[in-house]
Amino acid sequence: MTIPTIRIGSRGSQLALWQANHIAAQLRERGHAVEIEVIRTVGDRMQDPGFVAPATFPDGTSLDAKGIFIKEIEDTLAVGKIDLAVHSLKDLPTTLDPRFTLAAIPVRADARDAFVCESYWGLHMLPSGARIGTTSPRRQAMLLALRPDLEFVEMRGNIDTRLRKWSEGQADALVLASAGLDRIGRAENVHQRFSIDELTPAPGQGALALETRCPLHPLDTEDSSRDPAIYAAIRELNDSATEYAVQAERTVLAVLGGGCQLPLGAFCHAVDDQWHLHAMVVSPDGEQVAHVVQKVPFGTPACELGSAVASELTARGALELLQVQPVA
Ligand SMILES: NCc1[nH]cc(CCC(=O)O)c1CC(=O)O
Repeated sequence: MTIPTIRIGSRGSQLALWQANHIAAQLRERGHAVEIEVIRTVGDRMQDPGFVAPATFPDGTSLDAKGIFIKEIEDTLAVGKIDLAVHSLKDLPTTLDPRFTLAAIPVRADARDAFVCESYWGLHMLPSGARIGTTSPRRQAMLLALRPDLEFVEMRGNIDTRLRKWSEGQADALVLASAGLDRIGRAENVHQRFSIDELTPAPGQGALALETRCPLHPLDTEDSSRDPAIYAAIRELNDSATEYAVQAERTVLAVLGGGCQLPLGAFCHAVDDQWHLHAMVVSPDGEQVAHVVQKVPFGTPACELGSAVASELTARGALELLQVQPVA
């Protein structure tokens, strides 16, 4: 079946464009015509010098309610200027606006976090008090659990911006997602990839989410087959094992009630004929750790596995660990 040109919306960062082009190439291989439209989000504008983020979007939606990299892209999708949004799954909130759907979760790249450092080839080699460039509460808490002497420096911006700040000496080392570094061709900067139980990745890390309009709420156009046809074309890029894994991981996050500011890691993968879901919550000072690994046979629903792991974490005091004590 030939369908109209699929218009992909993407942020303008090097990583986002790599991801959009990667999906465009796979759709073109399947015979579809594809265009990429660059959309600027408030998350991108926050990186401009002097930009002060507003408390809400112009339509009143709070910045926390929607991912800061998501809102303008979904607005463009809703009005039909684009047909597909390519996101890093870990940047997507766990609840999706019912007008949209995740039509496909393609096969996942390396989910692990990576250690970027020139002078020392592993975290354990760093001198006492070394400065790590990361603003992620999850990475900070898990790193402190491994090395309580570490210090952190604010490090925001795209991966390329962070690598530049690090090479200028603003931090001794960086911790970033392997998938991002591999995709933008900076794997040579990676000296160590953390094991899953050392630095458990963020739910969905390394996976892409292909978001389309929900076929139940198609655009009101003359051609009523357009949206269902596009949905079907995108759905072909789905990888069912990745889809299962990220659903289990995101269920843990949803049940514990968190977004990307939660010091929670979750990673699910298939081993022989079982799913293994690893999850870890660490107190912000790194002193207390709740760690769960649950194994279930294939066929167990992903949300059942995710809920069971969330209950187990709760039983081990995860919710108490998450109560951030204000520092005087
Ligand atoms: N939070 C920003 C972000 N969103 C997705 C990635 C990398 C790609 C991925 O994890 O899928 C990154 C950078 C990072 O965490 O180092």
